[in-house]
Amino acid sequence: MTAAQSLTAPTTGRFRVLRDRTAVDVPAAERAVADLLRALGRDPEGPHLTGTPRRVAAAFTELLSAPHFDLTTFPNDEGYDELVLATAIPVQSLCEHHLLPFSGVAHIGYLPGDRILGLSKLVRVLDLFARDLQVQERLTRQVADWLQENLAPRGVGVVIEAEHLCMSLRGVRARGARTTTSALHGLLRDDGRSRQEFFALTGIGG
Ligand SMILES: Nc1nc2c(ncn2[C@@H]2O[C@H](COP(=O)(O)OP(=O)(O)OP(=O)(O)O)[C@@H](O)[C@H]2O)c(=O)[nH]1
Ligand SMILES: [Zn+2]
Repeated sequence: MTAAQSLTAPTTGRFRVLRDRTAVDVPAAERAVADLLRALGRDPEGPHLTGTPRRVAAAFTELLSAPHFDLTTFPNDEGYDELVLATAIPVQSLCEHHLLPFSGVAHIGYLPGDRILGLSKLVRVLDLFARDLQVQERLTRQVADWLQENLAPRGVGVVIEAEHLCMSLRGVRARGARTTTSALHGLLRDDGRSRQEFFALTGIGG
């Protein structure tokens, strides 16, 4: 069986990924946004702001709601044992300190063991944890830990490079400054050659 066939045919190893997340109380969020506008000296009932509490509550609900998905894995019939790496995956999340976005790219790779993963699932796993109030370090680690636990590969590496609006639009106003974080497991952490290859291919070193 070719790799392409093995990616389209078997559906074994499919399970539904659910995220335990406290439901957003939308009416309470709308009231809170109206209160915030009032506290900021604005009139939420005025002609320009009447829809704003509803829109802001809806926007935060969307940004914080993790999508459910089916995690599809396939037997590694080919015995593929080199790095699988998806680079420059767009990522956006919300900083838990200021509730402002941070965004950039993620590079996610793994060294397959007995199973391989549908490539889009790397993006879905990232999204699962990014739709939360986050710090970049935790987001990076959660994606790496999740892949290690659910796919049991021989190694996992996650790098995120992001710009934080709380650091570029306000405060120190370091516009364009990017923060890089990484989390590694297994051979990508412990084997020098694999680690070096991973960082070289992500373009951040090696
Ligand atoms: N480690 C880490 N820090 C973050 C992240 N996002 C924002 N921060 C930082 O969180 C810190 C919060 O610091 P505080 O001093 O409590 O907040 P602040 O007075 O608004 O800080 P300034 O941004 O320096 O004005 C700031 O230094 C932010 O740059 C992140 O993902 N990881
Ligand atoms: Zn922040």
